[in-house]
Amino acid sequence: MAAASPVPLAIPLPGADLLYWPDPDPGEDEQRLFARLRDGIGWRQESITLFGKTHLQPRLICWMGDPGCRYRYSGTLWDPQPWHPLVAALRDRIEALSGARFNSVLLNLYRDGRDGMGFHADDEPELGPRPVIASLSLGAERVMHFRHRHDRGAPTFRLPLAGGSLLLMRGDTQANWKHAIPKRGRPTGPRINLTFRRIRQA
Ligand SMILES: O=C(O)CCC(=O)C(=O)O
Ligand SMILES: [Fe+2]
Repeated sequence: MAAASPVPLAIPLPGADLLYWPDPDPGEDEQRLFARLRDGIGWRQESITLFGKTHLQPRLICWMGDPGCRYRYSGTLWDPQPWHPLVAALRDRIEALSGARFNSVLLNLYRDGRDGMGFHADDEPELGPRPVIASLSLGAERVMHFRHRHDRGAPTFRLPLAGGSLLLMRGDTQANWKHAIPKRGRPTGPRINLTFRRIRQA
């Protein structure tokens, strides 16, 4: 994989460990890949309860992975969808590129700029300490914001995630930083993001 850019960029964010491949070559044309995932995945819009009020999440998602890789969300344990062959092929390529192993993936579809994801860290106990998360972005570019969890004075760090790019988050990234995909006002096309993870199974 990645004949186009075998060497990732190290993103200089103190207390984080971020590697970024602008163009890791997902094995097929990005627009075609985007369309196949948009049309071939069983997307669902879930609700979330915040401060006692239930809202629809501002994005569509699909949880996919090995049998038994359950995912806790909003108090519910979700069983994974079986691997879509296209997603399994992407996983294999990203494993080869990153040297990490993944048994599950959260797919997010941001339909336009009104969809987003609030600040959070991917630090669920089932991911274990210092998790490795590989995040592949397709379609419209969106900006990931990083906010320090302990140092309130640290400025927000903004990392544009180009269509076709891969971001690897490792080490203490989740322990020290929260990340978000803010909504945005200007016209924005759809984007699909796949975050590959390794769940520690009971
Ligand atoms: O869409 C993105 O780039 C981020 C997704 C994310 O943070 C997550 O799924 O945990
Ligand atoms: Fe995340």
